[in-house]
Amino acid sequence: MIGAMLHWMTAGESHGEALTAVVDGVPAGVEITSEDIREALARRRLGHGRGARQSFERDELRILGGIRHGRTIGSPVSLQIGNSEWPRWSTVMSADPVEAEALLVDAGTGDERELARNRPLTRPRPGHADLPGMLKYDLPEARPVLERASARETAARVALGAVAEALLAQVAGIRLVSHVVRVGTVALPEDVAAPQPQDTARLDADPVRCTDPATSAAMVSLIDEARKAGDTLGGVVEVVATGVPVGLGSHVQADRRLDARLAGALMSIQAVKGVEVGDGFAQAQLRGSAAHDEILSVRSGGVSRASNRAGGVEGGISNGSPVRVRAAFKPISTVPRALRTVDMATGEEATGLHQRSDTCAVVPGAVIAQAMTALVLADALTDKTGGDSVVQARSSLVSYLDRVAERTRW
Ligand SMILES: Cc1cc2nc3c(=O)[nH]c(=O)nc-3n(C[C@H](O)[C@H](O)[C@H](O)COP(=O)(O)O)c2cc1C
Ligand SMILES: C=C(O[C@@H]1CC(C(=O)O)=C[C@@H](OP(=O)(O)O)[C@H]1O)C(=O)O
Repeated sequence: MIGAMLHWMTAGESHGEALTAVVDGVPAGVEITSEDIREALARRRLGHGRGARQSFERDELRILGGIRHGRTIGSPVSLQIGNSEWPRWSTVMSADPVEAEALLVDAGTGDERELARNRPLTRPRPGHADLPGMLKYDLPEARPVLERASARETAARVALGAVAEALLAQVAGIRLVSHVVRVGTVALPEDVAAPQPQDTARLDADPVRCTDPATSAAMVSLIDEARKAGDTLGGVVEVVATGVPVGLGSHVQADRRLDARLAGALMSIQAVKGVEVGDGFAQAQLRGSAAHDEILSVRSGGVSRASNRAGGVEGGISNGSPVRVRAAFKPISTVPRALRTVDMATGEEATGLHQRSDTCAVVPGAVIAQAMTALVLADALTDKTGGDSVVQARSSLVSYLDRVAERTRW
């Protein structure tokens, strides 16, 4: 994974017994409870446009290591997110071999869907990992591919993101917020101010995590229309991090550039196909005289800028302005009005497999993008401060910022 100080990884399948997540390198003394992580997991489940699965499946969090009495202890933080639906999938997803006949029974429910989940999935969906995954891993059907490609894995990332957010807040006072700026053709008007971290509860309460009520209503209608038409939608999310000190990341090496690390992390989210730092794409149309953030004053460590088009990063280094990034999600690839494909069992023309799906996953996408941004910033922060404990990391940051202030006292 891109990063230097924090190493993290997830494992587990979409319909497996549990996801697991481990992050190593978290300093001791970060205050975090299972309630904080549960809150983040619940936030990822919000949003208009999700399929039925969100309504019945539950994330069952357990903290297995690295936290004691509500504080990290410096050892790897190990989290497990059990899937409440596991009993219904324990045969299909059994780790040990099962009799072929076991896959042909419907677990006694008489439910046609029970049988459907056991059938080999041989009609790969255009846009999903099905076909390249089957060919790469030499698999006769898509189940083993889609189980891991599925964005259920992002529950594990969001849980890790909660740990990263606690670290950021407690070492440096950095806070994050995420919101939806586009669903399909409906975009948040450019003159609407970006939300602040203290707006999180209000955004949680909005069905599409949008800061403007009129735009939110139009987004909801568009999602409903798409669902009725048997179609799906994508969109764009934005994450803003405030309180980021100048000096995270570096210009000196490609893989240390903060913008590159943010872009890689956001692009790693399922269905993200575009990333923007600050005004990224819009800046390409401007002249230099209109594109940059003029420096109005630098005094005692405080920098005043005329704007923040750069999104808080210059030369791969945070510049003290809020970090602002966007990610573009393509429309969900399991389109109910299924697309043309080939049945990999016969070579015949077919339509893509479809059992159920989300219509639009941009709302959880915003929460996931926030978690990824937090992980990158926490990595860059601990890289800058070092320190095995929050107290050490904080005092290293304070002494560095004192020096910055000293250098800029005129
Ligand atoms: C929160 C979330 C939910 C998603 N739900 C679905 C879904 O229900 N059906 C689907 O086909 N893809 C869904 N996706 C997208 C796929 O996971 C993704 O397109 C697939 O793994 C292929 O990867 P790629 O799009 O990054 O190339 C979802 C993505 C996210 C972030
Ligand atoms: C389970 C989650 O998202 C899933 C992500 C996903 C995909 O293909 O990415 C497909 C859907 O699952 P299924 O195809 O089994 O209905 C989503 O529900 C989740 O986010 O918790």
